[in-house]
Amino acid sequence: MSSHLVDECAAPPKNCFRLVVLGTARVGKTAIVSRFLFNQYDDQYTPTIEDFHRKMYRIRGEVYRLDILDTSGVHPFPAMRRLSFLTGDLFILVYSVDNYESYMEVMRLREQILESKASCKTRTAAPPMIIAGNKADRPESEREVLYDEVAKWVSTVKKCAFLETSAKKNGNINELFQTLFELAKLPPEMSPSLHRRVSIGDQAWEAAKKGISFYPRGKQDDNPLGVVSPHARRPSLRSDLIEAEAKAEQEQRRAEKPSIPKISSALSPYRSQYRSCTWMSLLRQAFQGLVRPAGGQVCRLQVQHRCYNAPAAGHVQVDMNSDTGVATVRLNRPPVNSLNLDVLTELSIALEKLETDRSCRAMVLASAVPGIFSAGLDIMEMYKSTPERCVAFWRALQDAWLNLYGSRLITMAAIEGHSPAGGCLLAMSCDYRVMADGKFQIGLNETRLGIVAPFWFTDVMLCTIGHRETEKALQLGAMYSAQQALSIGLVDKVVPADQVMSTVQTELKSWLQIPDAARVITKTSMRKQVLDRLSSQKEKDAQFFADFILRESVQKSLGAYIASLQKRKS
Ligand SMILES: CCCCCCCCCCCCC/C=C/C(=O)SCCNC(=O)CCNC(=O)[C@H](O)C(C)(C)COP(=O)(O)OP(=O)(O)OC[C@H]1O[C@@H](n2cnc3c(N)ncnc32)[C@H](O)[C@@H]1OP(=O)(O)O
Repeated sequence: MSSHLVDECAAPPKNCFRLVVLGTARVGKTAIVSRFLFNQYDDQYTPTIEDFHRKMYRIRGEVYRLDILDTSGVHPFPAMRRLSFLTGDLFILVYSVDNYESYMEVMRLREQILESKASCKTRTAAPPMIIAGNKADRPESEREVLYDEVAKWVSTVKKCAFLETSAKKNGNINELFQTLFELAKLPPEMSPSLHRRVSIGDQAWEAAKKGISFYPRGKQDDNPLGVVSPHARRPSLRSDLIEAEAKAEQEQRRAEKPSIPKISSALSPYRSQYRSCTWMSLLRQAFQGLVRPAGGQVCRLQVQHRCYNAPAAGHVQVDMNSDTGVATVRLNRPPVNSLNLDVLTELSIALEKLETDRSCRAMVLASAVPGIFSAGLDIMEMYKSTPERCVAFWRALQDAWLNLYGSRLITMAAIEGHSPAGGCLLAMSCDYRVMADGKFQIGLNETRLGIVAPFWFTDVMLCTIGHRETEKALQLGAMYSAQQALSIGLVDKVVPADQVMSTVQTELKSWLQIPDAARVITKTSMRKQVLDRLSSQKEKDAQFFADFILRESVQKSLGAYIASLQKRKS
């Protein structure tokens, strides 16, 4: 039976919750989830990238839905991680009693969740959380984290509980969930021991779905049921938004006071603040903490993004060919694909998703806008902005670049149009570049705008065309034709515009013949130093950018440059 039938008895928004399980690798997050859902334990360790599960309940005549996000213990996917903080209603933070560092990570995670929730001004400032000290079955001699130390810390923090657990021995797993559900004021029957686990097709569940009594008269309501949806898939951004709206409306009606505005009306006043503002961009900005709901009131946003066939096509289109393992990622922000916070966040998430898709081996970065690859960073993000927005924007750029430059995939840029500054950075960060011959230009032109290419832009250019050419290119802010770019090694091939894509596909064939592992190790070792240089100072770099770009003299130069762009047009 398919999962959509499970959803036939859809839970009302007020009864839908998302539980996010976080912690470092190998602490037993997946084992806890597996115990909870299936009462199973698997001794084999398989690293999780991100798993999504759904459990439906019928409790006292009402339907409830619990979505569970089992996250990755390693964090090469910062955008996905931030989304998990934002979308979670309740959290389990797992450490292992034999690993002190994993406990430290739990403390950091709690701070990051609170920071993320606070920046979004969501309804729950401190969401319910439980700390699980897992692997409590380990011998005392191996213990690195003392129970009393954690208990003392947890007693000082709000809306947080603590238990030691053993997923292996099924120790305290039921209690873990029961305590969390109590803390979150959810029905206690949602915990494993307080409902009957049934499967899809079970007569009791089918009867419950139809709202008829399977049991002798009056008995059904006394028998809570829980069923795991076998093919649950992460909801799209759009369905999350619709659900969040419905939930907010429902709560407003229930509370019988106008405390929770409809999300659309809460955010409407902010639409005028941004050019080409879509719901997606409003959500992104809310996600980054830059949109405040109306009238000081609060509303909850749940943001989710599915990059494949997402119904709400955004500024980044992903087309995955599962026969070849090649994904085509197209920037789609007319008129010139300038990279704003919105586009960069979407690009990051798309890249992270492809990175985790084991069937994907290569990615072609291209444009859906004719005549343009990308006009680089959106100058309007840097002009007359605020320090907070600048920092958020820069972080999004850093994440997108780290994902692209550090990608395990074969990455090829199909440059079918102009590619200045940030556009050139994206192209240079790929493994191979094919550019259309003709009038199009490519290069890092920052000095012409009165700004300076950041050190990591410079590093990538150095790695691409060498020291001497980079020195000249950067000082002059040089823009090159395709032929000039070819002559200095900035692009690898120049072909007529209508042959760029086919040339990329032909080139890919030879790259795809190389065994992935050997190629990835080679690529990683060659790019590691450059990646590490930024990774080790991301926050400092973001702050430096904000301070620099908001200087009066820099703002003046940017203003003049914007005017010159407009003048050139007229
Ligand atoms: C002590 C110091 C230590 C160092 C400190 C370092 C700290 C860090 C410093 C900051 C570093 C920042 C790095 C910046 C990177 C960038 O990417 S900056 C952006 C650079 N980009 C450009 O300069 C491109 C400008 N655009 C063009 O040249 C042309 O538009 C084009 C791409 C060649 C396309 O031409 P055409 O098709 O003719 O379109 P236009 O008519 O020119 O443009 C259409 C509209 O789009 C607007 N626009 C163009 N580019 C941008 C952009 N990048 N951002 C926002 N908007 C853009 C253009 O103005 C037109 O708008 P309208 O007039 O409203 O239609």
